[in-house]
Amino acid sequence: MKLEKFSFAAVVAAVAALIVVLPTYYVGLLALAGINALLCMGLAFLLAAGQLSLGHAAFFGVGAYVPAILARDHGFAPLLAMLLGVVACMAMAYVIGRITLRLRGHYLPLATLAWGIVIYVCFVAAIELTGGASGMSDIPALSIFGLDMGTREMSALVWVAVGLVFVALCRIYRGRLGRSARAIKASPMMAAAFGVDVAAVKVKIFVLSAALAALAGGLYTYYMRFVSPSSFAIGESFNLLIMVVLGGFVHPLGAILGVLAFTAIKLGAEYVFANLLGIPGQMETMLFGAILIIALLRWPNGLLTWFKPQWLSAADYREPPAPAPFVPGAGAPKRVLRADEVGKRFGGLRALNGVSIEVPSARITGLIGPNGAGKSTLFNVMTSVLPATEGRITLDGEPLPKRSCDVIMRGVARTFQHVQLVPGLTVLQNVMIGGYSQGRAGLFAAALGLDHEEESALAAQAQAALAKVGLADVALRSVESLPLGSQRLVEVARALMANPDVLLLDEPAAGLRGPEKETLAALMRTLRDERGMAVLLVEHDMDLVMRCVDYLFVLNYGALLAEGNRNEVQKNPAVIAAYLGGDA
Ligand SMILES: Nc1ncnc2c1ncn2[C@@H]1O[C@H](COP(=O)(O)OP(=O)(O)OP(=O)(O)O)[C@@H](O)[C@H]1O
Repeated sequence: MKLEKFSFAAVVAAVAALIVVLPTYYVGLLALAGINALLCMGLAFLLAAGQLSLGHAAFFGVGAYVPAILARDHGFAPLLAMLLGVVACMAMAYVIGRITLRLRGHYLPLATLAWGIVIYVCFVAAIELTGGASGMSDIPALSIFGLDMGTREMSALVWVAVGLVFVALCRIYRGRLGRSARAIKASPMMAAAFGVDVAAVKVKIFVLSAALAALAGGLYTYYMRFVSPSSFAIGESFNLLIMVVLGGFVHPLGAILGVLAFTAIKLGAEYVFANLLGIPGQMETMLFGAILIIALLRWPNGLLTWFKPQWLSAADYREPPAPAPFVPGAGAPKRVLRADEVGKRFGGLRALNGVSIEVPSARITGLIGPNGAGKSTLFNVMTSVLPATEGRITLDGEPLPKRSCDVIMRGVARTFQHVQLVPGLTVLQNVMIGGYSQGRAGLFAAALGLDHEEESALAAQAQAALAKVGLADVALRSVESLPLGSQRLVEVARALMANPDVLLLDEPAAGLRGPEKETLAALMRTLRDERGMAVLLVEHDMDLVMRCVDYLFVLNYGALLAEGNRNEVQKNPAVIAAYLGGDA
């Protein structure tokens, strides 16, 4: 049984039983844990995409205050008021996301921290609207089909919401959006190279997590029927972060585990410190600090450390999927990627100076040169990862798109000099990232499970791409468990997933053993001969280069030193002196 179905059934059964049999006090605790689980699942998805929000309690607060004000003071139906709270939060998150998610490094957490503080101050200061520090009481009860929701009913409703959100998020994590989120966290540059519009995906995930926080806020309002600013202070944002880190954020299950562990530790510590040791005050805070440090050091994936990656990331596949049949691209369009008089400066350093090269279809083009010659810079300029300072990059005579996420749509795929895979995902899932531009499934399709067909087709293609690089039998292994050479081949398979007409390989043979190099060389020839692919190979392994390439460009100090076929270049005195070694 799939992990999420099993977890779902187990949690539903356990929670239903607990809600029926437990005393009201504990049922209330369960409701609060469920509300925190909703908050943490949204926050965890944000963290999975590499975004850190220190002000998430603010969305929780807005989601709580909007229905409180609308239902109590303006006579709105409670459910409608709650819905409007969610919409308001999503709109706020969209605006904040558009502004702050472009920030990098420490700026995003600081911006969200500032947002959390501002909203908290507004809750306290807007006395007319919110009741100020004393809060709002007498909030009407939620009533569904004429049934007034008491503690047990609210607790059941909260956990129904947790169950539905959990299932939807499991699907989203595993699908196209989830993979792109994980890719963004691992390397925004790599994600963009496979067609992910990084800024748009970040905003989408931020809005989703704000919507979940607002939903939690609405449920909190109708459960407590009282709201005050202290529930949404900055300290609450930090508690939520502790729960998420404790549970782990590579799967929605981590958020639920984190909340349950946090609640159990908090209650246990309160009991031990206050009742057994007679120590007053919030001593459990210190305990949380210690637990968090230990957890971060020993279990970077939190409580999810004990779950295998294939359970968490590819639960559909207990066995590798059947590979899609290879269709040789007979009549594949003739393409030519050109750099014309390209220059690139980094401040005062001229990394490229008037370089012109051509990468046409049905040819393996080599690009060699000593360390620091400018090969990777040219590679990055030719895939729009870096803008050229001078000159033009064209594909079939048309300028290459300026955003690297649009380049893949034109049939140009690449690998990276330093391996850029997504740790925690299986090999298969990593390769499926390469198919992002071919997919269409969005957030709702994934949440409703409507992306199944598309995902199955992508998985079959990914398995076929893995077979081409000789890694079909490790599809379900965690990618970081592979040796470096195999990881490079996974990168090649990921690039093949995009079904490119032009393939740029940046030092693919570094770390490969003899047989693996043979596989790579044979693959490049197959792609050239059967698919008519244009291949650009940047490589230091001269043996591989001289066996494979049809035409060579040699760079030195950012300028073209020589070009020609293998024999011409091998005999060129300038190349021998500068690079191949020996006397000119
Ligand atoms: N982002 C950057 N900022 C500043 N300088 C850079 C940057 N990227 C590359 N350089 C410089 O540009 C020059 C060319 O570097 P590049 O990495 O393109 O060389 P390379 O031929 O790929 O070398 P290697 O074979 O060692 O990878 C080097 O002097 C390098 O230090």
